[in-house]
Amino acid sequence: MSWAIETCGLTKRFEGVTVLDDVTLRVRKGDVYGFLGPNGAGKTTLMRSLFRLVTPDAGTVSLLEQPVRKGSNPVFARVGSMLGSPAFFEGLSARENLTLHCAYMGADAGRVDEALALFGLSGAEDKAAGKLSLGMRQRLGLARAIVTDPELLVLDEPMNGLDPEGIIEVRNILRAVNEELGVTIFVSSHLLDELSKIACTVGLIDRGRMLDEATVGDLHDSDCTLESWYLEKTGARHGKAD
Ligand SMILES: Nc1ncnc2c1ncn2[C@@H]1O[C@H](COP(=O)(O)OP(=O)(O)OP(=O)(O)O)[C@@H](O)[C@H]1O
Repeated sequence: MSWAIETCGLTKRFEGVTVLDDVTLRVRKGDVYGFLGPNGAGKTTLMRSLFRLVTPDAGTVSLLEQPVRKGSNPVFARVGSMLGSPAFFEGLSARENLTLHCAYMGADAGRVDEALALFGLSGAEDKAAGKLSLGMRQRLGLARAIVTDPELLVLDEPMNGLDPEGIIEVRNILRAVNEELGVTIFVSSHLLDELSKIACTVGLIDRGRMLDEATVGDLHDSDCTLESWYLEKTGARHGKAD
């Protein structure tokens, strides 16, 4: 089995508090993996650890079968990400932001207009990033994540700030890049219904520990909704711990 993401024993403490506790997680190449967990469970910390934006206290990370280490990691050029509210060069236009990103990533800028159009930003290409609405910024962040033609997408709550039409559009785009281009997607969200529409595998983290994994197909076959699975697993954990 080849893994797009593999963490082994990933552990992170902030100010003496363990936020990731020995997390071993594997995302199969080609999968759409939905990453779930209550507020403060450690989802963002794990996603940031993949790129060493957070330095783990213990454990290892591999992306696309390349170990991620301190220092330069050429594999990052093969991965697109949106972690939290995207930051831009606010005075530069949407198009300029993406063009600059391609240059920084060493990627061809030939797909900038296509990526903007895909995320419904045609007509706003020349607008300064700082003048875009929240939802448009989110769309621009997603366009930036895919403009370099990545093999893996890591998206932390990508639906935040999108209107219902935007959510449907982004769902369809994520499905298409997975199904048609074979891009692996690792995505966190609190929108369980939405995740159940795009994810093949789901994993649940709580208080820094992986609780369980399942396939959406298996849940469906056993007449279990993602919501009932989530509530059962997190409820059991809280019942035991509290
Ligand atoms: N830089 C930091 N310094 C101290 N504590 C931090 C830092 N970053 C995160 N934490 C703490 O780590 C824990 C996990 O936070 P994280 O953002 O990873 O959770 P999350 O699962 O993404 O939550 P949410 O669903 O609310 O976004 C929280 O208790 C948070 O307060």
